Amino acid sequence: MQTPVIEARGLDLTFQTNDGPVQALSNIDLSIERGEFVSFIGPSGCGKTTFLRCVAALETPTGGSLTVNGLSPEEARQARSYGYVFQAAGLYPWRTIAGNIRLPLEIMGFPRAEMAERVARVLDLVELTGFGQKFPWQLSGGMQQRASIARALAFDADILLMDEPFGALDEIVRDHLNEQLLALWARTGKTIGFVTHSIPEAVYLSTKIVVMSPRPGRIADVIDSPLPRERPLDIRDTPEFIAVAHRVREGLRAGLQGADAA
Ligand SMILES: Nc1ncnc2c1ncn2[C@@H]1O[C@H](COP(=O)(O)OP(=O)(O)OP(=O)(O)O)[C@@H](O)[C@H]1O
Repeated sequence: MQTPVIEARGLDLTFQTNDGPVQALSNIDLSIERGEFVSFIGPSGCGKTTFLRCVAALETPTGGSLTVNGLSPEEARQARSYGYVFQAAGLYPWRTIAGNIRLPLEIMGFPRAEMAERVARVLDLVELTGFGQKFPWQLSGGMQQRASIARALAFDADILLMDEPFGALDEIVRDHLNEQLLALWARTGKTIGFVTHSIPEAVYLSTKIVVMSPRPGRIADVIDSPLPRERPLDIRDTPEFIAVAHRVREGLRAGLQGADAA
């Protein structure tokens, strides 16, 4: 068997705050295999972002173990194992789209010709060919978010971590981006960790859905999706899709009841 791309065992994280300790993650056990699309869903404050940030070595767990490509998160960060896409596109307004995508490559010291070639390739992947010389304000919100995905893809990491990338967009744009993201995932074979508040989005995109519950953040359910990888948007009307959505909803409800009882 291959080493899991991301493996958490008994992962805990307690923040020390002025109001006392806040346990953000408690005893998280999770294995993510190569090429999976894994969504994290749960109520606000259940630790979804904190988990992604641990994977990205932006937070340090206080207990348990976590490996990324068999390495510590810090080693994986140094090996540029992942790209990270945030909720806000976070593009620099004074740089063109190509200039924004090139920025991490410039920091890493890539040669000029290779940067140009990589920028052209990722613009094509997110269907923004021809927009490289535009500035962020000249693009719609959905296009800006695609540009930020292109930036995360530019150094060709095999893991893509996405923290509610489409949360601020309207539903029609979001549907379109979801379709494009699935197509991109199919073409690149990347492993994707995706945070969302939307049940339909989680079910539509994922091969695995991690349902989390709050106070402290625990895993309430892990659902391996029975849906085929080829997913037209109208798959959302099928009984199989509705059954998975139902199970996610049940997991969320059970998690909330458990937290109330705690
Ligand atoms: N740096 C920090 N210091 C103290 N507490 C923190 C810190 N970061 C997160 N927390 C707390 O940890 C818990 C989990 O936060 P996290 O942002 O991971 O939740 P989330 O599930 O991503 O929420 P949302 O859906 O609202 O983004 C929350 O109670 C939050 O207040």
